[in-house]
Amino acid sequence: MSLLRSVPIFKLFVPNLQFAMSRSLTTGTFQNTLPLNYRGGSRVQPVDSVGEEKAYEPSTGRVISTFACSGEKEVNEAIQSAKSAFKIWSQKSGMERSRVLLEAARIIRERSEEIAAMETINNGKSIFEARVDVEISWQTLEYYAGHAGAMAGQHVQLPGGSFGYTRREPLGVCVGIGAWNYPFQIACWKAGPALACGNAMVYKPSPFTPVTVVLLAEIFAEAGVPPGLFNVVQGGATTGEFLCKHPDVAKVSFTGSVPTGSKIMEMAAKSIKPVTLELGGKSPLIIFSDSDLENAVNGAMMANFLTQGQVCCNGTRVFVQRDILEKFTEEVVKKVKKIKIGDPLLEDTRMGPIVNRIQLDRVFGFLKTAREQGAKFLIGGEPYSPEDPKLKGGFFMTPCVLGGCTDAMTCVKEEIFGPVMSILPFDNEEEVLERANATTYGLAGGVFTRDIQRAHRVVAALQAGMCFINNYNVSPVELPFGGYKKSGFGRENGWAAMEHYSQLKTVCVEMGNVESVF
Ligand SMILES: NC(=O)c1ccc[n+]([C@@H]2O[C@H](COP(=O)([O-])OP(=O)(O)OC[C@H]3O[C@@H](n4cnc5c(N)ncnc54)[C@H](O)[C@@H]3O)[C@@H](O)[C@H]2O)c1
Ligand SMILES: C[N+](C)(C)CCCC=O
Repeated sequence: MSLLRSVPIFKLFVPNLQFAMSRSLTTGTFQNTLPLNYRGGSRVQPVDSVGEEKAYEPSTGRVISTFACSGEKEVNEAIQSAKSAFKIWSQKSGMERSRVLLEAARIIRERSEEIAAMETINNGKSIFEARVDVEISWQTLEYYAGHAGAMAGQHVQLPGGSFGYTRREPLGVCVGIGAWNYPFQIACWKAGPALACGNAMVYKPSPFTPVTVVLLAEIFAEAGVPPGLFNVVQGGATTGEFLCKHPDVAKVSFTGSVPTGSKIMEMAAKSIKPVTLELGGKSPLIIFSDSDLENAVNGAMMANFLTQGQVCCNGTRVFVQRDILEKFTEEVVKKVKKIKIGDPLLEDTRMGPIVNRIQLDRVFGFLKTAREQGAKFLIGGEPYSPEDPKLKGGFFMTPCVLGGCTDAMTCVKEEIFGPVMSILPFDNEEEVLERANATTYGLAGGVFTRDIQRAHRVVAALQAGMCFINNYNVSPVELPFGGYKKSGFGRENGWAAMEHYSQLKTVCVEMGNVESVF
């Protein structure tokens, strides 16, 4: 199984017609001119605002959009629009909803090059990776189209011919709040199961990446959802708070950092709204000396450098059994040296810029501390200036591998959210498990070994919601994804997400007379 397991290789390398058209989107040229809010079935300017945000093209440092952050009135309009659409959508059969989701998946496939290019321009990830994200996105909608028709309750026989049954019902208007690292994919991970269950959604992307989720809203409309079923509001914390506090919102699904997750939970608690929290991580990747070394090295690369290391489930604490430490490190450094950094819209680029200046400085801050605390810089960790003059203002850095790390170092304890791998030696299974679990996070974890019993024993002992054996960072939509401990709760993907976007009603039916005790 690979990250690209269902992407035919020719699709990734051979330009098709659509791709040829989207090639006109070259780095340094895109300027957004359209409204970025979406409500009632069309793009709209917000009716009120709480300040302004700027969205950047990280590879050039150019502002590509200045937009108003939605105010309380606009948030309310979006929620009312969702409420009206909910009345229609929730009455449709699962099969009817399924057909619309399948059509949306088809349109995403058709527009995939345009969506991927926009994601690359606004987020900075390579076009190669953005295409995979779009692939996962339409697969998500196809997968939940399948589940829409399969939503069902139970029938239970009771004494005297009476019986009971359960109905799985939608929640109502669900709010989705997303992070900036997988803007389009995160929106699909939330909208897929939400809409399949019969809910409506108001979605707020990160203010850093406001552009592609509006394309998703347009696609849903074209596919045939009732106008207002999927709405987009833009902005940061204040707009997010209006959403979380609104009395007509039935659920909040949040992807982001632990501190924000904690605030969301607090706001939702006031009106007893259920929440799904997909939060950060500092995940362990354990490499035993009996591993297939090449696979283990490739696994560590996948665990650390996708999307410039800005991935929640990254295995950034790489524990390597001492007898292969030197060889493993040497091979990793060789691979990192070969990563092609540069214009993310070019076919052979594998690493683009960090999302913005603040995040780049934050990563450098962690690296400064790592140096002060005695970590050894085996490669990278420097600002990078590509030769192309149009990329001079971009937020580039070289991917970094830190050796000589200890568990107490800040770079080993805290989520950096940048291309930084910390390598830590270990001696035996018991010791490494204790160290791997010594974190407040619990999003993911991985193990490389040829010993099948050890592999299962290790993942059973890992305190993490998403575990990988002999691979890392593959994310088939069929498998539930989410965290333990401070990495959150609730699940995205798999059938599990359907349960988080629906509620169970029990109906008890009497077939005889009422036997009153009074
Ligand atoms: N577990 C996962 O699936 C997953 C996926 C991607 C990212 N993440 C995590 O997200 C973090 C990076 O993303 P980020 O910097 O966008 O996180 P963030 O917490 O700063 O912001 C996430 C979202 O929350 C909004 N927000 C901020 N304050 C809010 C408030 N008070 N009320 C309501 N909404 C508010 C932001 O505008 C944004 O849309 C990392 O910690 C990463 O690990 C987790
Ligand atoms: C698709 N990945 C690589 C598993 C990332 C999931 C979203 C986390 O940031």
